[in-house]
Amino acid sequence: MRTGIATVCLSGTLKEKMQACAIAGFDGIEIFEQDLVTSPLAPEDIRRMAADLGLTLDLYQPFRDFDSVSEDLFAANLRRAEAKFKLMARLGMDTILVCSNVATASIDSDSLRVEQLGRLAGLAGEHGVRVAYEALAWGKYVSDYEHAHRLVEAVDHPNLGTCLDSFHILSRDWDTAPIEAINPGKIFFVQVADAPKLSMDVLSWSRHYRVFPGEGQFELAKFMGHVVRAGYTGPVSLEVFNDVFRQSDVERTAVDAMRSLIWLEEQSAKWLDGTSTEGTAGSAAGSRRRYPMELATLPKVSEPAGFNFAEVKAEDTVQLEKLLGQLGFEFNGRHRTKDVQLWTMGQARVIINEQAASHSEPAIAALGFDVDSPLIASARAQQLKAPVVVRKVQADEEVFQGISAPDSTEIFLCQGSPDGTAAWTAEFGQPDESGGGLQHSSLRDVATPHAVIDHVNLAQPWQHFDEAVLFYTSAMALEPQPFAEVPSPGGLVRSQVMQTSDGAVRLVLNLAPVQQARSEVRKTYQEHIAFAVDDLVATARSARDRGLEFLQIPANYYEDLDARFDLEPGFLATLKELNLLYDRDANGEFLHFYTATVGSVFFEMVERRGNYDGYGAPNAPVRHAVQYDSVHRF
Ligand SMILES: O=C(O)c1ccc(O)c(O)c1
Ligand SMILES: [Mg+2]
Repeated sequence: MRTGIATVCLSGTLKEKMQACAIAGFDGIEIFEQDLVTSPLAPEDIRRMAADLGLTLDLYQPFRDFDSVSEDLFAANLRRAEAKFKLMARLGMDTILVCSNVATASIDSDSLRVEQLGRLAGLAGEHGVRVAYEALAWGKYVSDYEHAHRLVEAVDHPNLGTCLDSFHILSRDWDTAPIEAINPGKIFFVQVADAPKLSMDVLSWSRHYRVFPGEGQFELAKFMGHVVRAGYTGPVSLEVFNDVFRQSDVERTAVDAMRSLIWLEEQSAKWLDGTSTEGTAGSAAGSRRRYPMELATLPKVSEPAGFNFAEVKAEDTVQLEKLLGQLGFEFNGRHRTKDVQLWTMGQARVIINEQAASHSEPAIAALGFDVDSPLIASARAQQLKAPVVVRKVQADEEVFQGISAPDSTEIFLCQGSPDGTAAWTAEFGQPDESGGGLQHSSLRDVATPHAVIDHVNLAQPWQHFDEAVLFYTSAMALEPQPFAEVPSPGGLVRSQVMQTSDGAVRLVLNLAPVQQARSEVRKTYQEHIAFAVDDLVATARSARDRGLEFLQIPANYYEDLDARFDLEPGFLATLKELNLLYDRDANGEFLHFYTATVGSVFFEMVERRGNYDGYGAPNAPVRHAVQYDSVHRF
């Protein structure tokens, strides 16, 4: 697949954009007119720079409001077009995008459009230019790709073809199957963009909310599958108008963009294999190879089987040790060679890492996922341009394959074991060794509850939120769930759950308002690790007896709870007494509580009853409000 990207996707000057595209590995770019008009570079310089960077200049765009106009306006439009054709000769470009008229269209006549597009194609032919006609979703008379293509067919000129843009097609819910019937020689260009499903006017949706493939909700693999089956072989080019990307770091956005195309390529191949009429997978892949566009695939990963561990970094570990001990975690000793401690409760493993002096206050630093093959998962992530994390290990220690997530959380790919144990824990010493944390052995008479890491909640800087969704989707095989918006005193927090189909791994990505850096985000919107236990009330009682500081839930909450659920009075009193939160839906019940925060981390204990699959979303605003209050009280 030939990869491309429109300069409008990125921040910076044209020069910076081109450089970032080359670094990210794109084959070519679309030059957006604004970027050229505002550039100090002469067209010849741009041409030379692109050649030197190894980028092809695939599309000049957009040329607006050409068709469906009166004759005198049409004459002016042709003159305007000819000026652009001459400019394109200087740039060494041969394809221009002409979008359907939205503003000056006054005559609704297909025969007039055929005549006017025909005359444009004739002029383009004289200049060696190809015109790719695109139906904008909000075009006045032409808003449907099949309509645009019928006009192209009727003109029947070698210099006129169609531009297919996934946004204009999928935002309007047009059927994509008819793409297959289009003569591939007449598809002059293909643009791809994803988007969240929003109910708003389509122009605003398109201009501000497009995202890279895999970051939204459009069925892009299917769209691309039809394009491939049509026999198209030209560039597949990202055209993403997005307010966040346009002000984010250009090189980073270009890499995010490239990741989305690599992923889309794989997903398209999968879609083609899955819809092949020829029985077995082997012959399905064979049938995909019948199409002229070659689609690269990636090392395969299946969803992770569970969390292997969570790691919290802290310079001063006293508070963390105290908190974990109070929750009922056992100290499992220090590492043989590193300055790290292991704390466990059942199969929930927490590492306290004291090595990272750069983190002055406790913060979530790393997560371990159990995968089938760490080697394959790591190869896949690296092909998806995930940065590798290297940690020093001694010869006899387990080597973890690590990658860095967009918010810089380190993700370690661990070899899962069927019984839920982890071989690396043998590298940790005895619980009673000197220097190891809290002396709480007297509390061991309380049987250690069965526990697992239930979910981890990470605060995301606003400029990396969509990138994070694509990262966990493409590299870690997590599924994005419909996002929620949680009111907090500091603003609306967008909450995106990414999880495996069985819920064994659940990540909650929270997009906090306003703050810039992750460290700032974390101050107000803290992050947490949640552990699931079998008996939350018993866990809470033991924790209280050990002196745990619970997040204090307001009395109003319990009145509201009673109004909504009509709870048994004794049960309601227990919830209130222990600062427990409660939720119930058709699938089951959810009990949970939160600890006070140390640094930017707090812990949550949960109990899932029945098949409850959520996170107590109705309780999230209460937590945010209480935490906000505790941060801003001083
Ligand atoms: O929003 C627009 O005007 C616009 C312009 C050119 C395109 O290719 C497009 O998809 C949208
Ligand atoms: Mg477009």
